[in-house]
Amino acid sequence: MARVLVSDKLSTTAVQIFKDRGVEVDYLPDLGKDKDKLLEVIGQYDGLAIRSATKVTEKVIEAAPKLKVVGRAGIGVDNVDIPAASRKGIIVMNTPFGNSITTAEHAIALMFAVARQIPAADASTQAGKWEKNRFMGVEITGKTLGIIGCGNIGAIVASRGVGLKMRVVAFDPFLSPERAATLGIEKVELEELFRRADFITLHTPLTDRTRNIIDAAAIAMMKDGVRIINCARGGLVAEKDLADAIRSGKVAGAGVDVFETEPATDSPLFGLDNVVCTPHLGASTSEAQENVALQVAEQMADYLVQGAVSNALNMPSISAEEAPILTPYVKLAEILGSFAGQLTEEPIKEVEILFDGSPAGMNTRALVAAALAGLLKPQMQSVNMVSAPLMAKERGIAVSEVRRDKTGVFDGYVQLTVKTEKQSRSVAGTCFSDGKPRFIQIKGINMEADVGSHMLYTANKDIPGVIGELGMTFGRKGINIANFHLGRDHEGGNAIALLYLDGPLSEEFLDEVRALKAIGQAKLLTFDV
Ligand SMILES: NC(=O)c1ccc[n+]([C@@H]2O[C@H](COP(=O)([O-])OP(=O)(O)OC[C@H]3O[C@@H](n4cnc5c(N)ncnc54)[C@H](O)[C@@H]3O)[C@@H](O)[C@H]2O)c1
Ligand SMILES: O=C(O)[C@H](O)COP(=O)(O)O
Repeated sequence: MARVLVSDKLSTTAVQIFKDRGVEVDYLPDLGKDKDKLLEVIGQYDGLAIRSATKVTEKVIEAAPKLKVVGRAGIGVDNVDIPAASRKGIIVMNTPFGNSITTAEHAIALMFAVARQIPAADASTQAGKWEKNRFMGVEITGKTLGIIGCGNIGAIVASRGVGLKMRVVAFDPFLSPERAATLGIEKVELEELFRRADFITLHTPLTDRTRNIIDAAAIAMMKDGVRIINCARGGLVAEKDLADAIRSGKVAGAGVDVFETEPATDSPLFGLDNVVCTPHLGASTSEAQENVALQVAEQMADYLVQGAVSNALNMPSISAEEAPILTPYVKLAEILGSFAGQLTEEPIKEVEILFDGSPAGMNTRALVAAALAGLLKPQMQSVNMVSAPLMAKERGIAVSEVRRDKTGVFDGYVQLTVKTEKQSRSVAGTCFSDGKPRFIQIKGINMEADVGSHMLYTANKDIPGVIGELGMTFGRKGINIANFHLGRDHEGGNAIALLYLDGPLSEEFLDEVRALKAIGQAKLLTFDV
């Protein structure tokens, strides 16, 4: 039974879902904050469900040999070392929509709080001061709202802004003009946004390109009296520069939910007039927490129990409905990769995967990942569909895929071509209606062969006596050949044989086979079937 650790505070709905789906679960919501304890226990788990408090570092991943999936109940995955997870074949998934509305609403709430100084006015009023003249606010109607990052959350903020009669401009390199038009907003360059906006709100992930996107130089371009809201990630705004600008009056106020260091027990922004701070509460509504807990538990259980993948950041999605249709072709792709990988002894430069007929309409990214996993496995035992594309990239292997309509007699087939400095080798296969993979072509030679756990591949000249010689050699040693498949390119040309065996062969016996006059190459292949 798969075992999952929940190491951050999640709705207990998640715990129930794991149990209902037959996954053992340990709910230890404070464990994520205790790095040493996490390192101590993580080795026991197949899955780890987290929010933002647990840091899934390379060290944690190294300490987790059984770990297959990290599920982030939320959006940002900057607390997970995704390359390290990918290298170990661990899927990292998030819940990209469950808390978007809630977070957009928090940004709007902070915008109002800053525009009308609500927290300070509340504190003053409750202190019995009645400072009616101190808290002069600004209207937001008719003001320009500048949105940096117009993805899921940014777009919701945009529509709320439009509803509040604001003029909305957005900077996002990936925002299409059509989408901007649909949202009723204007797509602008960053500097223009800085120049025009009365309120600026950030909704990008934290990346090398977005880090400190608002710093002293950016603030200098802004309108005097601008107000800035950050509900995305600490690190997007240089806190010290913002604090200086608030002190100088250049920036009239800021709403800050996220900090460079969290938990933020100290910040240059603390104690300044008209800075409204919240402790990373963007996603903290009961609705959003139910959504993300339910979603993450379902996604993780789907993967651990059924092999279905959704919302993974390092692996193509495979839906629960798609999994049974795709699975035979995933197996086929892996076997073709494995065939080529076992026969290739020099560095691979290029891999081309051709999908003909039915597999061309499937999730070919998953099939490519499976083929690469099979191909790399002879060199790297731990490689899987998650890590294989990254491993291939790191090894400089160029991967391409071609999809085409059915061309031959098979309903569909997959052909893998592997190129090295010296040669190009291709192998093709299909899946019959029984779901079992079959080889249908090797090195351009047609043949039809079942796939067995142990197979002997031989390349020879198409001359009389080869079958006899091979058969006699096996017979003399009392080794049974379960099935014998042959193919040749033309009469008297190149021929190949695939022998389906009941078990492995000794190196000594293989040397005997290789010594046969008719045999050019003999290699024992093993397949995970
Ligand atoms: N405060 C919270 O509790 C809270 C809650 C949820 C999400 N978040 C954070 O909000 C952020 C946005 O979430 P989302 O769901 O909208 O993500 P998203 O992926 O849907 O949108 C992000 C957008 O940023 C854009 N972008 C990327 N690089 C950019 C750049 N250099 N300049 C401008 N735009 C750029 C992308 O094109 C994309 O449209 C994430 O960082 C997430 O972690 C915070
Ligand atoms: O990226 C997110 O989803 C938010 O930052 C929420 O983080 P949290 O789950 O720790 O509240």
